[in-house]
Amino acid sequence: MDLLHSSGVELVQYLQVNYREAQSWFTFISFAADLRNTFFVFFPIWFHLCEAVGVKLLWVAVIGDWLNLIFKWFLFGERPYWWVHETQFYANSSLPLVQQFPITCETGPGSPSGHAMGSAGVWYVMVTALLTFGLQKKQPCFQRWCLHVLLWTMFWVIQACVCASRVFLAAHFPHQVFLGVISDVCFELHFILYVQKDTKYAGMF
Ligand SMILES: O=P(O)(O)OC[C@H]1O[C@@H](O)[C@H](O)[C@@H](O)[C@@H]1O
Repeated sequence: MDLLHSSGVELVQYLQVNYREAQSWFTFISFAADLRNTFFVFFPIWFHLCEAVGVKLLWVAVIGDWLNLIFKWFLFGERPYWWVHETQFYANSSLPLVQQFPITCETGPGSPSGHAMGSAGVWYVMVTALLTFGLQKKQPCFQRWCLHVLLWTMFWVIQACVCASRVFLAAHFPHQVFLGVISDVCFELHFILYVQKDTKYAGMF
């Protein structure tokens, strides 16, 4: 685990040294990816545009945050900024210099990342909703393909920015943000394949 953590710290340092000028961008991304913005911004907008999507967003945010908490209780997970100061791994060498930012120090465990998990879930719902609205039956195949490529590229670019932001801020190790995105995509697929189709939950989502 120490090796995984130390290689994660190297990536944190690489980002902090080489992308220092992007600090405000990374801070903004972490601020924007906080689930509070789903409740205060995305939910009201989508509820106004399409009630069903608004309600789905709310469910995904609430269940996603709850799942993240449960995962964190089981997996726990260090956070890079604290780990470099507490580990014995660097006992015989100098401590790597990891910069702290105003939003670096989160109080909970680190694995998996709540920001990565939350933004994956929320953007998954919004992208699939935009696809449903954007795709009409008589549209040429090429246009449909372009819309798919455009929206899914946007989805993965946003996820990459959120992951890079959490690592840059030294709030997470790379494997924690990766786990956050992957676990939420699995949850979404399970939700779509099983929960949503189950008649027991008809009318809830
Ligand atoms: O695990 P991370 O990325 O530091 O995020 C933790 C926080 O992420 C936020 O999005 C949630 O609303 C919080 O409940 C949670 O504590």
